[in-house]
Amino acid sequence: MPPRPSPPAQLFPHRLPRPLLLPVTALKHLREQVFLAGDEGWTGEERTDIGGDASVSPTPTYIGCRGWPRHRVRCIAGDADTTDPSSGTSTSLRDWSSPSSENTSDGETEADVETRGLAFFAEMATQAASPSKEGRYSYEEYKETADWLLANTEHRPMVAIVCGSGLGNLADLLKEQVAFKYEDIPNFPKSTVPGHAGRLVFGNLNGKPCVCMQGRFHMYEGYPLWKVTFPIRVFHLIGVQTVIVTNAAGGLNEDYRVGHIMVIKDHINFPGFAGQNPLMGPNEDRFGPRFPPMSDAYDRDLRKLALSASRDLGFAAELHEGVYCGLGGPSFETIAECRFLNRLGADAVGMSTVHEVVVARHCGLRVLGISLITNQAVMDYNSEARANHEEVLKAGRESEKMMEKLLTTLLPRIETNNNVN
Ligand SMILES: O=P(O)(O)O[C@@H]1C[C@H](O)[C@@H](CO)O1
Ligand SMILES: Nc1nc2[nH]cnc2c(=O)[nH]1
Repeated sequence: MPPRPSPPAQLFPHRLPRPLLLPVTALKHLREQVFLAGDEGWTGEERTDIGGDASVSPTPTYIGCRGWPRHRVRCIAGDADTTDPSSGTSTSLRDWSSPSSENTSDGETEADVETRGLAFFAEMATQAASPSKEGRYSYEEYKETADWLLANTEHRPMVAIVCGSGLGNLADLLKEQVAFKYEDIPNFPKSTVPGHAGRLVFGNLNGKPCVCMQGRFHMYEGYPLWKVTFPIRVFHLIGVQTVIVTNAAGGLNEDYRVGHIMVIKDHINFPGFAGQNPLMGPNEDRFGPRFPPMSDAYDRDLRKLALSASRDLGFAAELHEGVYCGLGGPSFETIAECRFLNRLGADAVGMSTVHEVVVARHCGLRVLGISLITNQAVMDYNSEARANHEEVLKAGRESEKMMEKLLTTLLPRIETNNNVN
């Protein structure tokens, strides 16, 4: 029998900081019986017979238990990973794996089983207490991703471009491409929205080293804001200095038409009004201050550059500078909401960007925001128009060339010093 790790005493907290949650699906490969019970009883679905190929729910279901881990853990075994889709963290059960037998008749004593089970819970408790379980990534996790990227490409981008809905092809502009699927990058969330391919593409755009997010993360996908904004801090750690956030947005301003471009002058962070700010929680001083100002969120010089590049390209008639209002989505706005936002001073409305910008400014990145107006917000009760994602993607495709020209012209004009080692 392989030696089993014994649980260091200090790993046992007096009480677990929060309920332990294990996805049932993650346990489906377990070969032996697991009995779990907590002081305060079960939370979530009650299951006491998870094991073998027992019928476990194919959809993620959580079991959990609260309180001091005096659980009856008969055996925890197998070769499965527990992956919490909401946090993206992963706990390997392999370390605690038992021999392949179906029961404890291989010589493993009750005490061995108890020890192994407790060690497992101690590990889970430690994980539960770690920063990434407190609703945020730890600094080390951002760093791990940044170091992984720097080790896997020789590109050292100065500019990061976040591609909005239907604008993912902007990444194709990059020369000498090195691309990574999000699922292959440590700690990276996954894209779930059509029109967001889920690739990080490194390369040079008109001579400027860039990295493109071909697909971003949105609040409405169910991601917490610290996850939505994860890539921004990673960009900062790999030496990026300027972030260009692009998005598809509904035009609220009556002068705006589909295919128009709005250089973002300012934003209204609507979820922020309701306490949904990506900087909520303990401040990570290594990224920035507790109370960052946002009155200079969109860099004045970059805005001027974007406006002059657009004019040079002959886009003056399709060009605006305005206020973007970020909402949670995924439902599009009612007529009353559009009228309300318009009166508030918003020129365009979308479901992204503001969180990325808050985090980018917190860590000192310069920001340029560009909205493509993909639909006109419905403001009239007699209108038959209905906003929909297909029309958003179509408008993106139709204006692709214009956006490409703008970025290609703009990029070489951006002054940057890449001071990463
Ligand atoms: O990622 P962006 O903000 O460009 O995408 C917008 C908002 C929703 O994700 C989608 C609605 O069609 O487009
Ligand atoms: N919230 C919102 N997001 C969009 N993204 C593209 N168009 C729209 C819109 O009309 N409203």
